[in-house]
Amino acid sequence: MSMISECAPAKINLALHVTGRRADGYHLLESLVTFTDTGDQLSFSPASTDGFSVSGRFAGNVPREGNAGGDNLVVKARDMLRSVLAGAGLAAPPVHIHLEKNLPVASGIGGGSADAAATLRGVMRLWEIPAGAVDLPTLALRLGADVPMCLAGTPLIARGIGEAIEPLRGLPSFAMVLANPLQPVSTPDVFQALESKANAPLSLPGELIEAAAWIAAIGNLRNDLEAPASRLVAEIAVISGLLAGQGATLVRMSGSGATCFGIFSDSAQAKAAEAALLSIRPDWYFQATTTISGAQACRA
Ligand SMILES: C[C@@](CO)(OP(=O)(O)O)[C@H](O)COP(=O)(O)OP(=O)(O)OC[C@H]1O[C@@H](n2ccc(N)nc2=O)[C@H](O)[C@@H]1O
Ligand SMILES: Nc1ncnc2c1ncn2[C@@H]1O[C@H](COP(=O)(O)OP(=O)(O)O)[C@@H](O)[C@H]1O
Repeated sequence: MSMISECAPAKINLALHVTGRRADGYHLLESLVTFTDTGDQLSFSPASTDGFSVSGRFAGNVPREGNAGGDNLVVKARDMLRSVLAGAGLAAPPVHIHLEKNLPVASGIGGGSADAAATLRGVMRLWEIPAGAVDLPTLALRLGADVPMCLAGTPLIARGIGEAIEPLRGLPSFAMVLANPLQPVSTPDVFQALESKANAPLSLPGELIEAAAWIAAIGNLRNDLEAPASRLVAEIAVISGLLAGQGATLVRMSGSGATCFGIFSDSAQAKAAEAALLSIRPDWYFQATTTISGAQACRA
């Protein structure tokens, strides 16, 4: 088997309502999630020993411990899947994994979770494991609350701690700019700073067809983590203001931040906003992108 490629798109929490807390401290969420058509890129090649290499703009921010990759979620995903396969008597030979890290790290767009999900998909293909042989969503949840949704990779509503996934038909594609002040944010710190843990659930009108109606409905929803994250990172308010200043019809923070997204009327407007924002703050991250509609894979 020759080299296999998988892409790991950014996860966008178009809305994120925190509705309660479990006994173990994890928060109960209701989140409207979509994915971009670009992101990190991974490749998987047969090798004589396991290997892990990283390139790309954010390679330096990726955790690595020695050549094997240490506590990187890519390496954890490979090793966890291998041990499950060993229990079932299935072969999982050595693999070299290369990660092109294009997404900012610890930024609320689930790059690490997307890399873990792409690794599960990639090594399953490389090792030619039949789809039903492993319970991948359960394995994914052991890697992180966001990994099952990244494995699903389609527009969805996530509930529970993120693992109860309901695919969402009809969500349109949006032209978007992702904006990040390159201040990593710790997800546990943001949850801890959240004052009210029991907030109103997510609710969408039944009949939404036009993109404008979807944007209006999403505008009525919230990200409950935006206020606590903004108290921890002052630049979140600044970068939201910059997106709004470029004419975004909706601006919100994704996940636990600090990445904010702006929805624009079309890709040309998003590209123009990206260029304008980069000229204002060349040291920050601005990326024009498009979100998927339906179960569309991103470009590998
Ligand atoms: C907030 C969200 C929204 O999609 O996204 P990100 O900001 O990470 O992208 C996710 O819930 C993050 O999922 P993920 O980043 O996989 O979280 P995990 O590694 O499982 O958990 C990290 C820590 O976050 C807190 N945590 C996470 C998920 C959750 N539903 N409740 C929590 O309280 C816990 O303190 C946990 O120890
Ligand atoms: N492949 C990876 N890419 C990014 N972060 C990783 C990766 N593997 C492990 N991590 C760790 O996971 C944490 C969360 O990263 P990430 O998924 O980028 O952010 P978020 O959970 O805010 O969306 C980081 O603090 C980082 O140390």
